[in-house]
Amino acid sequence: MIRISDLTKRFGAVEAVRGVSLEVPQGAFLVLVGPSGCGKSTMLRMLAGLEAPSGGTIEFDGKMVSDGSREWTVEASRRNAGLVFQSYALWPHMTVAGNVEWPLKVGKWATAERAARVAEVLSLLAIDDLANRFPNEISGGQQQRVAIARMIAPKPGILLFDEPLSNLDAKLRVEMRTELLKIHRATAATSVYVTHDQVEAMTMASHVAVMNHGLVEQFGAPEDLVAEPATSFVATFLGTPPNNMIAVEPWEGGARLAGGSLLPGFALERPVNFMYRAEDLSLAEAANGRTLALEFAEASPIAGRYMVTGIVGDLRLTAIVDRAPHLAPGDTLHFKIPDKPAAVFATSGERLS
Ligand SMILES: Nc1ncnc2c1ncn2[C@@H]1O[C@H](COP(=O)(O)OP(=O)(O)OP(=O)(O)O)[C@@H](O)[C@H]1O
Repeated sequence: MIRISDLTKRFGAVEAVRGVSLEVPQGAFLVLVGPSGCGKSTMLRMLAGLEAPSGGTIEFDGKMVSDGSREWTVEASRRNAGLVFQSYALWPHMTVAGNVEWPLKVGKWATAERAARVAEVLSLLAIDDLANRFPNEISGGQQQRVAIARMIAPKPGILLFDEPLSNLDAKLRVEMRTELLKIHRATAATSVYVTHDQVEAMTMASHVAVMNHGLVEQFGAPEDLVAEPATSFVATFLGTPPNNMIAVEPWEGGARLAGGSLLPGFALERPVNFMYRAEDLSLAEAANGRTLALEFAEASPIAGRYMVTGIVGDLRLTAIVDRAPHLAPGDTLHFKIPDKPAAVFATSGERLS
């Protein structure tokens, strides 16, 4: 179990993490996801014991491991947590087996137990046949497996991953996602995984925390965040394709896109953001009372359907449709706008309905 309470981290005037509280049960796979600079690596470094918090606390299995009020933290090697970075940081002068054995030597495991554990994790990561090679004799993907084997060898209760797949090619990333989940299950550890890739977050997480500007905007199961985004940031950050968000304002008794074309059929009291899912927008042959005219930008096939994107002003809208329109970039495209948006957000980002 990991409990994070009101955690903050300041670097001089920069508030990298601003009062984050989260709790995940034993065995959870927590993903911290958000854009560059949102504070996710700082969160992970505090969990790893590499940074002391400026305020708030971290507990692992009911035991306090960091307390910001005292600027106190249990050091990295003594908090039952293993960490894997984006760069593999293997010891170049040690073989694969030597690298994996190293933390067991440091932990003073008996020789026979060390050998058995090294064999066990090499087999779990399917790298048994690389045991006697040196890091510069294996591929990047294999090096990452060795780094993971080295992390799990001493059986930490908490596994921490900082963008571990970002140096791998696209195909290998997808394969390694599945592998990592298998390893997570096999170790029965609680994992925390940092990424800026929302697809990785959505496919791997049991629990996901979407971070923005040092805050958690929403925390929950991936399917709940997609079904019911709590803020306009979450609504546009998650999903493939992400949701459409249209800024609208009252205009002559109706509504229009902020500063632009009329949005048919709506009456408004104040400016808001309307969210439409891509699958809720459809193509219309011609303009009518419920359509919006856009400039056609692109269409790409996706799982037997088409993702069609149009532009109006600086707004890009995407619809998922059954047939590709026969249009060239710059041609006019009409999207049929549903009677009701899927959600409405205040201009400050909070959800209104
Ligand atoms: N040691 C430091 N000293 C000063 N500022 C820092 C330090 N570490 C992080 N920051 C600042 O804290 C904020 C959060 O950084 P952090 O690395 O946690 O973000 P991130 O979400 O992991 O970003 P990225 O995905 O780019 O790594 C940023 O504004 C960053 O510049």
